[in-house]
Amino acid sequence: MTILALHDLTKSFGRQVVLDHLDWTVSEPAIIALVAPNGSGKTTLLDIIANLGRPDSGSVTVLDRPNTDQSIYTDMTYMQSNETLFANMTGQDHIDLIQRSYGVPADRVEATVAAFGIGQFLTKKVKTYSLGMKQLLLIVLALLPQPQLVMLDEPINGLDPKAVQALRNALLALHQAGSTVIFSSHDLAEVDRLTDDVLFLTKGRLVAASSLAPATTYTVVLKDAAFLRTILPADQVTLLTPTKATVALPTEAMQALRQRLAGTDHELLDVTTSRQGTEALYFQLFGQHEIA
Ligand SMILES: Nc1ncnc2c1ncn2[C@@H]1O[C@H](COP(=O)(O)OP(=O)(O)OP(=O)(O)O)[C@@H](O)[C@H]1O
Repeated sequence: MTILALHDLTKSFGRQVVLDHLDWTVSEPAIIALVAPNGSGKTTLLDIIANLGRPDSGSVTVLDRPNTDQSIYTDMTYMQSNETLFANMTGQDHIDLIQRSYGVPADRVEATVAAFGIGQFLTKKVKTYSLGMKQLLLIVLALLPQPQLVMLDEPINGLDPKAVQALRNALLALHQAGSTVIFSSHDLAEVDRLTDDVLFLTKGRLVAASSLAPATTYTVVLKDAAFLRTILPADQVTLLTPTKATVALPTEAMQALRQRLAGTDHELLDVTTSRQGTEALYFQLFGQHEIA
């Protein structure tokens, strides 16, 4: 089954091109983070996938159906901004609505409400909620139906560390049960905790973080770490201590380096790998202070 297929999507607002012949396919359940600077089009893209916004051209398939087919909402939920909540209704009213519409079992409602610790304010009207309380309610509403595809627009915004942990656990559990999660976020440390599957929206197209990081960062230990600077380009070597450095190299080049130094005074005594973090890739792609 194709979970999501985006084909040749374009969208402009006036002269601003937000989506530019964008193609993407998701065919395996995954937790996917959508990352880009403010105003790049993340919400526009999620809205279009959910058929709440129209592309200028192109098509979207959700769970093997065109997204114009209303039946996709049985299997897909979308957490938008808190403006979608009803100010004069209580949290419980919102939950009842979702429970009835999706036939959510009572024990799942109870467990989800408990996991996110929102029980104590459900009897209050939403207009009295703080930003974090609204976020928690929105998250619970999106996750309750246990959809095959859930899209969350900036779910981490305004959450305290305990709530972030509850969200992380809930998303991992959903994924383990076979669902796909797509969420946008500016919290790149949290993104790295949740998933390796990061998509950058840049110049109207999606680029996988994995395609940007052909080099792996290795931490190496040797007698004289500065020696590495004499045999490798300077920008590939960062000295950490006199005997420790990080080296960014493709895997084969690292193997060749190890062989070359084996048995010499500069033998690599220890080598550990670490993948390049999303923040480093973000700055590589978008530079500093750039607004798309
Ligand atoms: N209805 C609209 N009319 C005109 N311009 C719009 C409209 N909706 C979005 N835009 C513009 O499209 C661009 C993308 O907006 P969008 O909200 O999708 O970005 P985003 O990546 O979600 O941003 P953020 O991270 O700040 O939430 C912005 O420049 C925004 O001003």
